[in-house]
Amino acid sequence: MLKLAVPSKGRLMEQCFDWFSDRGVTLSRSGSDREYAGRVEGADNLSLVLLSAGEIPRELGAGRVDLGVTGTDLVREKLAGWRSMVTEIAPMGFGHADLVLAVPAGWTDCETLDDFAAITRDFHREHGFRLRIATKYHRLVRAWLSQHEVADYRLVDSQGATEGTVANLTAEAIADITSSGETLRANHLKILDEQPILQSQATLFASRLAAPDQIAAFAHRLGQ
Ligand SMILES: Nc1ncnc2c1ncn2[C@@H]1O[C@H](COP(=O)(O)OP(=O)(O)OP(=O)(O)O)[C@@H](O)[C@H]1O
Ligand SMILES: O=P(O)(O)OC[C@H]1O[C@H](OP(=O)(O)OP(=O)(O)O)[C@H](O)[C@@H]1O
Repeated sequence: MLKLAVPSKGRLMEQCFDWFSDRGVTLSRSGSDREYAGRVEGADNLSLVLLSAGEIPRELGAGRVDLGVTGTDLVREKLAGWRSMVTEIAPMGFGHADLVLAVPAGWTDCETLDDFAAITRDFHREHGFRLRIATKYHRLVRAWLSQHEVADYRLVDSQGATEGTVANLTAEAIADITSSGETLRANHLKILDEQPILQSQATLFASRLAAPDQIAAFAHRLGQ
């Protein structure tokens, strides 16, 4: 029996159900809207669990689920050494979002990462503390900034409504997921003129602890 975890709510869950349905596997929530149990039709030996998208990487890493759908951003952020813990079976073509660094739109002298690096150094000198970047993507942001030799900053944890932290004076910049850009614009923030830190989409992953022959047979069944 293979255990599949999918996001428990919202657009990601709906689009995930549609993706499997297009491949002949019908997934649905069983019971009431509030019950996180699932039903599978069209695939033998497959059971369904509904989990928070953010917790699916950990469950895959521990081998408590064999297959899981979540964003590539969450797998890369939450699983150090993710390549040794999961394999990507299929990018699913939805849940596209970019992880970006954004600064106040009024910072006219800050267009590139080099400008940002200079501003962080000036900020530290002038204020006696490091410029704060609010994010929940600690690992990815640290790695990217270090790769670009930006060191004079401090991360502050923000698990939601991250774009509001600048107006609330708890951070000077943010790093978060964006798709339409509306949340950034509404909060008077702009993206630096750089490639995104990461381009993410919903992806079907398999745990490396799952039985490889069963995973291969299921991937084949889905046409992957
Ligand atoms: N505006 C967006 N457009 C497209 N994808 C998004 C958007 N916001 C978040 N995502 C993606 O959706 C996935 C789940 O995001 P998030 O961690 O915010 O989950 P959530 O909906 O808050 O669920 P939970 O709190 O149950 O974990 C992530 O992979 C993320 O990249
Ligand atoms: O570029 P946009 O289309 O405006 O989308 C970006 C927003 O979507 C996500 O938030 P979500 O609604 O998941 O809430 P969150 O604040 O809890 O992360 C993300 O964290 C951004 O805030």
